[in-house]
Amino acid sequence: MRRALISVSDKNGIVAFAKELANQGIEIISTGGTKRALEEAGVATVGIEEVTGFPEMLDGRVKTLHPKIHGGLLARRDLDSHLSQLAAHDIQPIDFVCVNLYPFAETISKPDVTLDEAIENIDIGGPSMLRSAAKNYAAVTVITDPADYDRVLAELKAGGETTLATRKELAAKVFAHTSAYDGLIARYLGNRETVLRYGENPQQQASFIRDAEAPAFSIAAAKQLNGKELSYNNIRDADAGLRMIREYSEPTVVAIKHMNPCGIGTADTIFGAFQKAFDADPVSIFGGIVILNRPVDLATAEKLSAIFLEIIVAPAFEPEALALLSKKKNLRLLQLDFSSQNQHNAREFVSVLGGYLEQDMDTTADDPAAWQCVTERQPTEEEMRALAFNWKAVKHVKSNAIVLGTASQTLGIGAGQMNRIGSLKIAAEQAGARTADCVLASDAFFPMDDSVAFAAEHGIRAIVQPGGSIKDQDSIDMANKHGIAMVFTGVRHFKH
Ligand SMILES: NC(=O)c1ncn([C@@H]2O[C@H](COP(=O)(O)O)[C@@H](O)[C@H]2O)c1NC=O
Repeated sequence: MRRALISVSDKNGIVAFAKELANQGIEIISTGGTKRALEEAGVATVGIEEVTGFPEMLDGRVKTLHPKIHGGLLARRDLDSHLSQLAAHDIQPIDFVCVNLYPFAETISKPDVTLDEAIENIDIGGPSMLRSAAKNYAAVTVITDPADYDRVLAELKAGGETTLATRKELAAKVFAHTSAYDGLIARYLGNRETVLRYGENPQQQASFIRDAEAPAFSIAAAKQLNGKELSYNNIRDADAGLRMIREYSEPTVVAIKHMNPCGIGTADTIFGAFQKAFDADPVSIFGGIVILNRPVDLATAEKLSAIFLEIIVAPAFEPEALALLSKKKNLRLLQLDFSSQNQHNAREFVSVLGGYLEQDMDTTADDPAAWQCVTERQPTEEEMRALAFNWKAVKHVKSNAIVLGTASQTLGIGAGQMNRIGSLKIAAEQAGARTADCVLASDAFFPMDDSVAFAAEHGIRAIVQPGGSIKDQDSIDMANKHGIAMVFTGVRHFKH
């Protein structure tokens, strides 16, 4: 006789499923609460104690953890040695396992949950049975998702048994589930998961999950010195800013809005760098995030405190600067170790409907010495410095991305437009009369020469772009016609 072990926390649909298994002549073994639910509904079951010869004990911590259960699940049916060992120990094979786990996620999402309550909701026996059954999918059908009840019944009714392909698929589902279940427990116990007030919008729930070993230069490792708790958008914006600032080793300030830079400035002092980042776009910085790669002194703090900002991130705050900025109760001040800013070579992930994508971070070190000048006129040294500065910036702007700027300051940033000249027009409008002082950086090639023509009309003297369009020659001819120096980097920096 075939046997099914049923032990479920979520009892939805279990009665109908068990009834149908019984109709197929399958004997049902079940644990305490499951047995009560099934028997109240008139489904006869064998209690787990009758199988193990042991009572459920330790408040349910030990019910199914027994060789009579795991032997019955793990024995290979194609090996005589396994079958004879089962017989020698009076163990019956178990052919179906239907288990869903203690609701750990639901438990920890309760606002008043205690650690004891959370710990009691870590299921041990359930995942053990699921994993034993899944390992032996050659013979055992394992069901952890009530959504699979109908599918299993349909196969049993049609052919008397489940197919190997289905059992394998269900086994894979089990390992994905137990791995996610354990991951959540690890993050909870490691204090790595912070439930946020909300996500991108108030109607979205969200949490921040830190890596077990978050690098020192990361938003996950930032020390908050002042202000309200970080929001979902704060975390993403600050992260975007950290990725930007690590491009620059000189005293530099990056101002960020909605994950794009709105101003980047470099100078001999951090005060001067902030002034340049601010002047780049004194309007957009309002409500933004400012990242400084040198300690904040009092003079800079005075400038910073004169505007409304969400967050300031820096390697340190001098005591008077901290005292001044801390007067703003809501202003989030984050301190980070910038000395390790270049030690990142992480993978990154984004979710899509039905899965996720994984890739290396775009940490290519751009080497202007390897760039190729494709025009008659070579860039001057000053132009070359400006091209290098703005190329670092454009890499962090949402595509299609255009950055206009000098060797120490961005002056116009065009982000996220669906055509390249659209981004250029926005950047030029921002730079205004200063467009003629700028060089131009484009994150990807020009599909046609219209952007170069527009640049020429606005007095731009030098351009950096990856090259690689079939119409590159049109852009080169247009640049030559107007005496523009243009270099190709051979590297594209899309950012979607
Ligand atoms: N301790 C054990 O041996 C054990 N065996 C099964 N469970 C879990 O107990 C729950 C079902 O319990 P009940 O049938 O008593 O309502 C299931 O979520 C199952 O995963 C166990 N509980 C926790 O580890």
